[in-house]
Amino acid sequence: MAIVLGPNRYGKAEIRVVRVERDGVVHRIKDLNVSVSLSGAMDEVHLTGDNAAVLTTDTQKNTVFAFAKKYGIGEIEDFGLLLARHFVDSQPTIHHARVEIREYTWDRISGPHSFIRDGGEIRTALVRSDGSDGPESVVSGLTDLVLLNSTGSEFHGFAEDEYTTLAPTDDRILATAVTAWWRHRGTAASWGESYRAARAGLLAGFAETHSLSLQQTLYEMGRRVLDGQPGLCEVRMSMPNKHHFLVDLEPFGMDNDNEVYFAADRPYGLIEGSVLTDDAPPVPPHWH
Ligand SMILES: O=c1[nH]c(=O)c2[nH]c(=O)[nH]c2[nH]1
Repeated sequence: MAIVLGPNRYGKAEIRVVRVERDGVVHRIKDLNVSVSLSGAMDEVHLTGDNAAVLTTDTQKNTVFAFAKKYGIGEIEDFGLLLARHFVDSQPTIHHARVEIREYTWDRISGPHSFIRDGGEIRTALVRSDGSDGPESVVSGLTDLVLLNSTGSEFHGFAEDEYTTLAPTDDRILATAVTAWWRHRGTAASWGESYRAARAGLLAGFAETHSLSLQQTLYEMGRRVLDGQPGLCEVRMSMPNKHHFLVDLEPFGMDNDNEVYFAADRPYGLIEGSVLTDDAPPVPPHWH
């Protein structure tokens, strides 16, 4: 039996870069968290400690800051592509780059240079590149999109065994914090427009589905993101079931007709799934 090196990657995680764009006295803020991960001809560094093939994670971090200055930061998908292609195209030992970006949004308070950070969801992008001439993929998304339906949700007819205590319900609160990723077919798109359409699809799917389970709602949300966006081929979602339990008020001589709930934070159900078109191209195995 021989022992061999398996798949590996390395990079600088969570590079926090803030770029202020100045239009006279009026400022705009771009605030990102960028994680770079590279792989390629890295046998030597692992097996013998020879670092000749290693573009250091420090250099990767510096590149993110330099590119923010040199090219500005527009749509995060474009910024990710620029970085990923640069690492693979400029370094013969780097064969694959993965750049993941989270974007925090700042709203204007008043005046030209005062901002309040939007406490809501975070826009995300994940770019993979095997170089400008090789396979590439752009996946856009969001996380922490917190949603709640105060009715219109049932859950019954589930399998039961000797450990089942959950009561079936035909009216419950359905709440979740959506993490969603949608895969583009190409690497050129109106990223902002596509983001707004996908987000609207998620919201419509959640609000307009009379839910028999969070799984069913997840599928409806994914279906609506893909419907009408031919540039997309897959949506992946991860949705915690943020349970709201009716409080028993009988000891206090009060009924509780779906009015007072205990919002539990854990444990939570975690419902995850993917919705895709039947012609979605496969993801290269080394990108998983
Ligand atoms: O929508 C739901 N799906 C489940 O799989 C599940 N399991 C559970 O206990 N509650 C729920 N709700």
